[in-house]
Amino acid sequence: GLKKYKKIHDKELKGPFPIPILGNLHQLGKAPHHTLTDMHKLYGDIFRVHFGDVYTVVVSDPNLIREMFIDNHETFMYRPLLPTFKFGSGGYHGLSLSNERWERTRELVQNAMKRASIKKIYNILDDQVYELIKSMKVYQKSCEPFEIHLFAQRFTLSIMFKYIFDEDVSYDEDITKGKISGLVQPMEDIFKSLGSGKLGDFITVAQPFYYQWLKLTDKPFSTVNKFIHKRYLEHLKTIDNNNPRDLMDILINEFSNDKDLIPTILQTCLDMFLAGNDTTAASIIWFTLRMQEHPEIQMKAYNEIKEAVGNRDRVLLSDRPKTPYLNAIIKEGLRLNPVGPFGLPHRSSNDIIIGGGHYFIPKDSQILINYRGLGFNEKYFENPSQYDPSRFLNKNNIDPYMPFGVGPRSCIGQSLAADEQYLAFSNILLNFNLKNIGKPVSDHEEFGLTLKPNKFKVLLESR
Ligand code: HEM
Repeated sequence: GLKKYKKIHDKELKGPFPIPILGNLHQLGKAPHHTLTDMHKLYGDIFRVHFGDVYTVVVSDPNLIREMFIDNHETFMYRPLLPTFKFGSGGYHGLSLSNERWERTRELVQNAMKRASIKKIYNILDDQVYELIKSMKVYQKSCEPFEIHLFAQRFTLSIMFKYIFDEDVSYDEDITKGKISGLVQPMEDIFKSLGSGKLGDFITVAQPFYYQWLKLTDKPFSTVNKFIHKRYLEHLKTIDNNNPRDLMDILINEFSNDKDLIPTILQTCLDMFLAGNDTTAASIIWFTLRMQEHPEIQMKAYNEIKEAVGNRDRVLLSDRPKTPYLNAIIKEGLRLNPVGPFGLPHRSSNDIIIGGGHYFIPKDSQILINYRGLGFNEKYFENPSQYDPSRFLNKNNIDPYMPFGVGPRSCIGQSLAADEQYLAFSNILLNFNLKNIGKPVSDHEEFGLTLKPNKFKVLLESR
């Protein structure tokens, strides 16, 4: 309340004038990532908005982002606790939202990922890419227009299932039924609700009512929570402490002798599951959209891949150094359409001045990186609304590219995500020519925690 109208510091951030209670929430509109990007033009690379009672700092400059999340990690490492998150996690926190136990959990998951990635992940990825291409071939052969959305989700879900629960998803399973579909919809609902900045998250006075409302309406969280809990009980029965099969086993080994830590196990599995699916799937969907839109770019990438693999019928991760143009396509996709428009929020745990003495950030601010604002920052990216992978062939442009955040709290799944994208994109291009179905495809997206285009179809031609 108070802070909204009083001058708080000589170097306080600029920003739009707030109204009572809502602050600036009423100005955000249906596409906050666009609105806030416009505000960067008015107020600069870092500014403040009032999300109800939450003093929020929005930043879109790579140097400031590094100064905050690398140089001043201690100040910015924690997350704010928003009611949607609090409720969704049943009051417990795994990796992505935790504060007090974050360092230990992070280290553990990071080690688990390192170990798993050497032995197993590569095989999992290889199998799943094969399955993806196989199911696309059915559409190619029948000349039926192909909609990538569910297939992209099945691809990432199968990888995460195997990785977290050591569980296979049957490929004969109809993806519109069965265990995947039962999760896809609740997960989409969760992402929509988390991303939409519900008023109750930001307005302190509304919170007690808001909790009641969440309890009554937010079924999807309990569906997903039950799902994880069931797997936990099964794992407890079958675990061999000397041979962890998956991430859940590793977490059980580490945490389960302390009863208070069991929620951390469950919640961390859930976090990885939620963070690892929709993000990567969305990037595959965007890729498909851009390829059918830009046949000349697709052709250039195809020629490069074909040359790299020679007579092989599969692209491997080890081909990556030979495909700079495809590597640039991966970067350009996340620049133009960041799949997590604001990543996850951070919180300042003390007052601090950054930017060479220019910008004062008060304690307990919510900090958002505006990934769209970053990708559209004209200081770094010329003609930002144009899709042009070749901009990343110029080394200078790699520096401001940071779609996974930076510093110790950046995305823990970034190399897995990059591997998944590489293998999916390259093998799709090697096998198919993605063609427009005869009318332009809209790249309109609905705002949520992850951004993907509305459903569309493409034609698959054999290469
Ligand atoms: C293209 C795909 C992806 C993108 C663009 C992405 C982006 C991000 C971003 C921006 C953050 C917030 C970083 C910060 O707070 O500064 C984040 C956090 C996180 N991501 Fe990803 N991510 C992707 C895929 C994945 C995958 C595949 C996994 C799991 C295997 C994953 C797991 C996580 C987790 C657990 C966190 C929270 C880390 C923490 O709080 O310590 N992400 N991601």
